[in-house]
Amino acid sequence: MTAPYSPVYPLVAPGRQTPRVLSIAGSDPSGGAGIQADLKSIAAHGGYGMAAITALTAQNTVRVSAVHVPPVEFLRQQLDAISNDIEIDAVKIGMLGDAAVIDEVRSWLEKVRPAVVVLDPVMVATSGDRLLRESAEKALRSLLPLADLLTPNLPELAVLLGEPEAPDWASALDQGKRLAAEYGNTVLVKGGHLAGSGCPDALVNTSGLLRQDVVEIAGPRIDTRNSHGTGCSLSSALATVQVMTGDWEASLREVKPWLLEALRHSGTLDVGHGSGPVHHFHHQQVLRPGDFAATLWEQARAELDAIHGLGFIDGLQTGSLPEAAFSYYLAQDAIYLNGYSRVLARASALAPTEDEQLFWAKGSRQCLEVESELHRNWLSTRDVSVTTGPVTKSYVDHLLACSASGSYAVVLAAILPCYWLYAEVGQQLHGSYVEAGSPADHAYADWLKTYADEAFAEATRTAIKLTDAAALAASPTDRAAMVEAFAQSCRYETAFFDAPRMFS
Ligand SMILES: Nc1ncnc2c1ncn2[C@@H]1O[C@H](COP(=O)(O)OP(=O)(O)OP(=O)(O)O)[C@@H](O)[C@H]1O
Ligand SMILES: Cc1ncc(CO)c(N)n1
Repeated sequence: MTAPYSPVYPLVAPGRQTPRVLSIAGSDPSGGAGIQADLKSIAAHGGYGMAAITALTAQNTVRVSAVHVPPVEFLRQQLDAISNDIEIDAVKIGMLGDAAVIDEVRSWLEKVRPAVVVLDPVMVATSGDRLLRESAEKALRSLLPLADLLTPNLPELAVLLGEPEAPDWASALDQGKRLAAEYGNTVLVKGGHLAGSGCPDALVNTSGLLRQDVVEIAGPRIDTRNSHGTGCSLSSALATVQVMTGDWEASLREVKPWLLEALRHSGTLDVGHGSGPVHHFHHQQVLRPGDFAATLWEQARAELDAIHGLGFIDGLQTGSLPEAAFSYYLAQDAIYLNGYSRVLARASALAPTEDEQLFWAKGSRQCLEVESELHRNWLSTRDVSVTTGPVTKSYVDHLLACSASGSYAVVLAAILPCYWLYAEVGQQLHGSYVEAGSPADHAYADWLKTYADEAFAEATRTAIKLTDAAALAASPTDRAAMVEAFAQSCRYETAFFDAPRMFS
């Protein structure tokens, strides 16, 4: 038998552009779960969110302290007010509270018959407090056939089947299959309540609606205690995206990565002392001036530690560095500066303003001046090879590749470590030389003195500022490429300082 299965990932979304999605759920005044989470989740996926409130809770990230269920007549009035006026593309059902509320929702669903119904059979909050009376569990089962997708967590799945909670993923899938077969709908089995490094989810349908009975989507487990409202957020996101894709697997494949990032960024919200909310709008975070440079600095700092651990740096500082190693370093630096100068010229060519154009053009010229200074004053008296070393070659090739194929922003990110790390290392080396009383008999005294160059420190500050500004104007894809180009150049900076080790 051929399954009534339509292809995943249609090139053009078949559904509405802005799905009108109704959440029938309880209120969480702390904003992480219930209708508050649903509305954020719906909006985060491009839907228009609506909410009919079944119950009010007094809760925060730690516990639920009170639940108030208003008269069901008032719920009916809310639901009718919406459906009498507005076409509803999808409904997500969350906390229902008691059997009277369930009956009211059932009658309304039977009357209105929304095209997409996702039922999250909420029973217990993350904090462990009950959100559905035990006596209403039977009534809840009567609602299940009216839903297209059920999203129970493992304890809820067990209660719906009247069985003990699944101890592992295989038994959870087995329970999911039995629930799907009993009620004729699709069940999302969620791995959130299991332990282990992975956190899988699986769509289960035994009547041929999916491409196979169990469609599992693997995923990592994010190390966070902020899981308040993940179930609410997931189910309302799925309801919204389903209107656009018409395919549960495609919907889950879109929503799961979003939820993972929402969990990953949850800490930045800093909400509450318990299990905090997820960051629904992590993907729309506004980048402020300085933010991107701060991210880059985190990477650069780790590399700086590696550089300070190198024998070459230690030798320069103490004066014990073999002369051959220092000569090799100088010769490679001269070769490098020639290539680097061309890349700075490329930055100048791409610069959006004349000031920036001039800044990089000056930098490009100065590289050539320093190169000839190296030859005149440092290399002319030394017997060193002029062959381009492998690290020098790779570093310059990386920069040239970025300048050949990258945007202005990416070229700046690739250029920056040479300013930033060199300035930091130089400042540190010069600082410890001065601290030691600027000994004139230090083998590398003359070289260490060149690091006290305020003009270079100022140019480094400008280069950082321009890179940060370019990141603000760049697309997310370009910003990711900037991080990659910067990280690679940082690694080459370390390798460059380490390359003379063969002479030690
Ligand atoms: N630590 C985690 N890392 C990655 N994904 C997670 C994590 N915790 C939960 N999830 C995901 O979150 C979604 C909800 O799963 P969970 O089993 O926690 O539901 P729930 O118990 O109904 O949620 P709630 O906390 O709202 O009650 C699933 O997609 C699950 O895979
Ligand atoms: C209102 C409400 N609905 C659902 C949950 C489950 O996360 C909660 N904590 N609060």
